[in-house]
Amino acid sequence: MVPVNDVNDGSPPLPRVDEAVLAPYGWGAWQQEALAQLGSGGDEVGRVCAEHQGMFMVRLAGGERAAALPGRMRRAVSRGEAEWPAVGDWVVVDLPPGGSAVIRAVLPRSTRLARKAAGEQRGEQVLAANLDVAFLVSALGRDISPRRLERYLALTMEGGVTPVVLLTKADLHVDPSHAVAAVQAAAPGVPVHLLSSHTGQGLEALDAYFTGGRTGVLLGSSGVGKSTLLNRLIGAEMQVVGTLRADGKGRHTTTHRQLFSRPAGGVIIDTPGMRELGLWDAEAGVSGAFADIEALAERCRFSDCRHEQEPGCAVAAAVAAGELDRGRLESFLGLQVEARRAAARGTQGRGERVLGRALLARLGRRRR
Ligand SMILES: Nc1nc2c(ncn2[C@@H]2O[C@H](COP(=O)(O)OP(=O)(O)OP(=O)(O)O)[C@@H](O)[C@H]2O)c(=O)[nH]1
Ligand SMILES: [Zn+2]
Repeated sequence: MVPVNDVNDGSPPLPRVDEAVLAPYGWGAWQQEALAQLGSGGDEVGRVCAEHQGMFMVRLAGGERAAALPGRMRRAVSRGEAEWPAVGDWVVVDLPPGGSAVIRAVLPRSTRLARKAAGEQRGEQVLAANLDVAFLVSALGRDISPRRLERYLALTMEGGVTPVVLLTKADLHVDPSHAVAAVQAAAPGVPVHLLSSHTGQGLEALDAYFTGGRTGVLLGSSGVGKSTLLNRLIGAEMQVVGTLRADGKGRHTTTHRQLFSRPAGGVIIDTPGMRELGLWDAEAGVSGAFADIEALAERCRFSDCRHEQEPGCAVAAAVAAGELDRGRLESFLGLQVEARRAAARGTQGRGERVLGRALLARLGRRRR
């Protein structure tokens, strides 16, 4: 246990942090500083491993414990002054003797993955927080979709998370070179790994992404093999693996996000296959995912060129010369419009995020 502040400067004592328990869950110097900056009181710090119907499973010194979000926090969330906890968040909990645990505060996030809320809901939905690496998982074969990959990339880069592409089921494919080339064209400069969770091919290379207690998240459509891979990565049968039906759709599918500590080091979050992955306030992410087109655009005659019919458009020239795929350009323009529309609708909780970013800027250099 780390002792509470020894200097009595009037600020509330820091909550307990059991480093022996939390370090394997990713706790480090950065988080310690973020906690000190938050200056919130409370009993103990833990990491959110899952959410079930509004209750949060939090890893604490004594094990995983269900914690509720009190009305005060819910109201702060609706006013945009606090974040709704997400899997991967570091939270301060109150543990009243004999009572149930409640979440008192959410630590500022180092990174986040957010999408436009699906279905009827409005605004954004944070899928997971405090991630170092996002594994964008596709199965070799029909699942490979450059356009979907570009969307995942924009979302990942917007949240400050490093993307890595994983192509699964390599045991079923004799020559994956076309798939790899298509992926590299859609995700220039992003590492690509060929894997088989059945034969173990390529799995060892992934250990490097988890050094220093780093957190990775698995993202991809249903049935690409995320749960099977997760079980390989944590060396246990923690997620039920889907049985493919004749129509190619998964049957027992992952239904919730969950965080696991790996015995070999690092932390991994599994997410259910997502049907809707709308962009929310992700203009910077779109620019990052299409850095090649952004670089071309700097040579367009007009600085506000939309790359449609304008004279002197360097982007259109690259398409005409066969140097840039028209599908990729259309994807870029479409995602840009989508992100701008979402941004124009305004974001909830922006104040909190800006605050988080200011703190991040201060802590920036200490981040591993
Ligand atoms: N041949 C082969 N099959 C695999 C591999 N990985 C997974 N599968 C199979 O693919 C099917 C789907 O795997 P899952 O791990 O459930 O896929 P998922 O991405 O977790 O799917 P959701 O839980 O629906 O999100 C299962 O039948 C697995 O056995 C692999 O490396 N090779
Ligand atoms: Zn142009």
